[in-house]
Amino acid sequence: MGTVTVGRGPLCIEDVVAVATGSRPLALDRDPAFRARIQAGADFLAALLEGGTEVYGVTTGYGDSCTTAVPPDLVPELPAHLTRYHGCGLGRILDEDETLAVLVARLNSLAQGFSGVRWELLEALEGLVARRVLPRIPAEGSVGASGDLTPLSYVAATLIGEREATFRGEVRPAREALAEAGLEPLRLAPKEGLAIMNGTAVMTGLACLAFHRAEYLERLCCRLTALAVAALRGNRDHFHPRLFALKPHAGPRAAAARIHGDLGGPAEDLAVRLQDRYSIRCAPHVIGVLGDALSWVRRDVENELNSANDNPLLDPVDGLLLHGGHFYGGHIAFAMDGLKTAVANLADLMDRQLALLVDARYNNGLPQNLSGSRGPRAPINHGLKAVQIGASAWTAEALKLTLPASVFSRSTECHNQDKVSMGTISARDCLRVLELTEQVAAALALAVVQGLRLRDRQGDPAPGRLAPGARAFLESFGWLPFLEEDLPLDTTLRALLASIRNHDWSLYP
Ligand SMILES: N[C@@H](Cc1ccc(O)cc1)C(=O)O
Repeated sequence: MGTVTVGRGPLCIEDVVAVATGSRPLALDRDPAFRARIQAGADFLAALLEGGTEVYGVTTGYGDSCTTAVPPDLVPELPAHLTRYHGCGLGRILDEDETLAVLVARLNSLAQGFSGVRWELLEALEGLVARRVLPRIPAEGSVGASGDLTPLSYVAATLIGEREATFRGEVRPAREALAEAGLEPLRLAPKEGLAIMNGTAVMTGLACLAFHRAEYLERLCCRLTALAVAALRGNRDHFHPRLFALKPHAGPRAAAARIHGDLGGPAEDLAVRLQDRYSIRCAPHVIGVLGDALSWVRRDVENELNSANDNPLLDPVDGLLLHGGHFYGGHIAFAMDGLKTAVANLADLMDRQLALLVDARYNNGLPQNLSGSRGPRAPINHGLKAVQIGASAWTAEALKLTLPASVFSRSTECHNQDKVSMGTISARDCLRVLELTEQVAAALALAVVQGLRLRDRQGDPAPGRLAPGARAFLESFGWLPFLEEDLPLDTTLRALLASIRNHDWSLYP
């Protein structure tokens, strides 16, 4: 688990996440052969220009303006113009993890060696990551095909010492931040503005972070479901391995096995109903869709991550200059649209489980709203009533965001970009859906813990039957207040959310 090395082979999602979250450093491969391969690309481009070859975005204007020739004396000025007229991003500024993920994704794409950039440019990007000079990248303004031109223009701007960067927690003029970090501003070589900006790094970096969160949530949802089953005195047999052997989807099988294992002990004497409601009985089928989606989402995100995705590309070995559309982020768009839908279904599932738990008509003997108050004070206490309302609101918001972004292609830029991916919007939606779903999970955690404590108080055997992993998980919530007298729960929910975001529990082998 040492340094993440760029240039030695393909990166995986976990490499990007580790650098983004600061758990592993990043470095370029210092093998001279790698450096020579990068330099060969830059030399090949220089030779083409010397020979008078027309190269899009180097000797021509950008996009639809590719028919405008740029006279040789203005060619050196062109890249800075690209970075400047794209300085029109709006919306929130990407956070530190997101910015680092974007930088890693861009660096890894350029390190494929087909973008015609100099070694110095790779080193400059490496320097931003290593010294944490973080471009302030606005989240909005990319159509996701021409890559992420506008947000990535903020990376280019920092590299040339323009606009603002965050350094040591402060927003600073980029030039000052570079100087303090001991880095030099770059003067971009003819194709380098395009190489930095004309690619899919924003959506891909965000997709890596989204994948990592979704993967954890899939496991957490299994464990919370197991505890919900125990608290509801549900039927463990719904998760029987023999039942799941009859349907070959791997995701539901894995989810059912985890839930079944967590519940331990024999079922028959605990189950109140022959068949539980669907949010319990079909939980593996809902969670398993996400589980199965993760494998193809990983494939597509990692393929994008390890691709040369700008335009034009060049192959110095075979002497080819290739004009194309590899900045088109269709795979990320579809992956993130799919992932956000599968994740939002978990929000819905957990919200429904919570609805069963707080309702004395469906919770098989627990008090209304899971309130622990008894006797004369019971009429004024409302337990988890408002938390459940909140979970319904978070769920509705998550479900609303599942409208696919990828189907909203607009013809833009004088009809040069007349079909685009909107993948960056999909990835941003997916992160927001994850946040909302994590909030629902926090609410459900509160409810299952309260429910199981109430069962304990009733002298019920269900909590005692939990297998060791599930029991240890339950015990980790010892700090949660037992809800007897009403109290604000926002701080508690935020703390639970932080634990979910930190992946505090190691869930299943
Ligand atoms: N992505 C476009 C390039 C482009 C660059 C900047 C723009 O403003 C517009 C388009 C292409 O390669 O064809």
